[in-house]
Amino acid sequence: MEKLIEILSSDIYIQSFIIGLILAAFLSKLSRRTKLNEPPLVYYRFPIIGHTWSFSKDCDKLILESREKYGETFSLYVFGQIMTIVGKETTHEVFRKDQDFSFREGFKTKVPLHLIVGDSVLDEENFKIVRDILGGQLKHLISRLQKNIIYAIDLHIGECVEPKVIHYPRKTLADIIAIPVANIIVGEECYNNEDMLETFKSLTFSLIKLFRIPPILSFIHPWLHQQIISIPLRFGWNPISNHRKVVLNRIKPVIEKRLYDKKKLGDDWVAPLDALQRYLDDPKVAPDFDPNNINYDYIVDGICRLVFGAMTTTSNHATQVLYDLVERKQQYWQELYQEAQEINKKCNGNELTFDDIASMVKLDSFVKESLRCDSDIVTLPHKCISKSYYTFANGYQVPSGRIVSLNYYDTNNDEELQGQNPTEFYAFRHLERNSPAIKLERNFLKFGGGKHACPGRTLAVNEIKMFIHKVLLKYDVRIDTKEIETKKDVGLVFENRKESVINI
Ligand code: HEM
Repeated sequence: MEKLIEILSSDIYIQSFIIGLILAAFLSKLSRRTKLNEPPLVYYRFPIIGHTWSFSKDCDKLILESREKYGETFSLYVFGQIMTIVGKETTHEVFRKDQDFSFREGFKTKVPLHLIVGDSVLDEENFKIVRDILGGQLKHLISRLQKNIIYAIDLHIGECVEPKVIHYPRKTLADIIAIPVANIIVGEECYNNEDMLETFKSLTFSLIKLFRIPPILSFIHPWLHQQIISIPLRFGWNPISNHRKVVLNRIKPVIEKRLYDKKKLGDDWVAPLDALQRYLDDPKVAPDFDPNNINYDYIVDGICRLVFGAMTTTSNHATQVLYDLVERKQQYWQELYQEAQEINKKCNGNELTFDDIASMVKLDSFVKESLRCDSDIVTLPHKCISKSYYTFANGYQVPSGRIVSLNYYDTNNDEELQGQNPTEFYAFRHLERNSPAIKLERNFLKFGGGKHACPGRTLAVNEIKMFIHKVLLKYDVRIDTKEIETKKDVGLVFENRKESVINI
């Protein structure tokens, strides 16, 4: 390797060749811009580098300034690629035109999940599974969810007769959320094993850290970066092979038992309600229900993909809602506590029903505002998959293959869309509009939009609401002031409420 570097740095011909190659790639990419009525390319000073530095270091400033100067649709040159940014007028056009823009394809350019967890058929399959079980059947799962949330709070926060500091709330929330999510994905029989729960907590991180490598080679061509980072994967290395093993070992005996019971009991057999069973119901995956003929790889990949989509999103947002609540305690805690207490009284100590959770309207609005305010400025890269180019309603055109990202800031800070003081956290703005957290609207983009909007949002919102409801009733929570100066995610102090109204 050292020898190679020595040759490269000493040989003037090789150096000139490499520089020539970079320039040729760069010029050829720019020359492709001229044929279409493209959105304005924001001015940049340094060729090749383009906006890469400011996009990575101070994205908010870059986007705000560009928006002001160039209007709601403009392009940036980042890591060797032109990327188009669209604002509030065009965001929903991108969501709606699913034949022309694909988030799945855009995401693949950042994280090539298809090389790690199976083929893309699973995208569609998982979408249906989540939509059917978690949208359509969630009512039947509320009791299980609730038991598991209570059990998880008890396990990971527990009785706090004396004040108890949770130093890493984000980690504790991942511990808590893993339990109900695993229950619904892999089922009652095997979710509560230590190694399975560990997989639910850490799989996303194992995947993401691989793709934190800065795409330096994209300056020559994004394709080159893709090829280089995927070499180990193509040779069979898999960053989540340990997680795949855990899932396989745990689900195999469960599948065998389910197939055996189904054969033995016939029509009397009641199919469990979870994602695992949905894979087994598919004749392509489990032909003739023969235990020796199951496509285990497919099921394991499907489960790993679901864990990736469901876990970190939900646990991080649950943490954010809790922080928002504790930070705005003076303003909102008492009012939300009263709502929780009224609903608790109505239940008479029994389990919450789906309707009880729906009646937590103030909490719902609080959760929605927390989700709205916790958005990246630019996100959801969609790849243009039109045949050769796409023409937006505003007349601008982008070529096929272009990444189009959405300027969430533009929607989130628009007074017409959000009401008064859009930059401020106002918990009841959605209640006043009678707009529940799972509702997709022009002014709320957290769950995406159109045909591919997040199918797991009902589960996520219900889980977060159930969790916060229990916390409100059981604990008093405050910021651990000792940690404010030292950490980004400060610790939280939990203490049993003096007049605690529930026993969990
Ligand atoms: C607060 C938590 C969550 C947030 C913020 C979130 C957000 C999103 C977003 C923005 C998308 C892309 C939508 C689009 O393309 O327009 C998405 C897709 C998806 N989400 Fe979620 N999600 C959450 C929780 C969940 C949960 C709990 C599950 C499953 C149990 C889930 C499963 C999925 C799936 C399968 C897709 C892919 C849809 C497709 O490609 O067609 N999500 N989510």
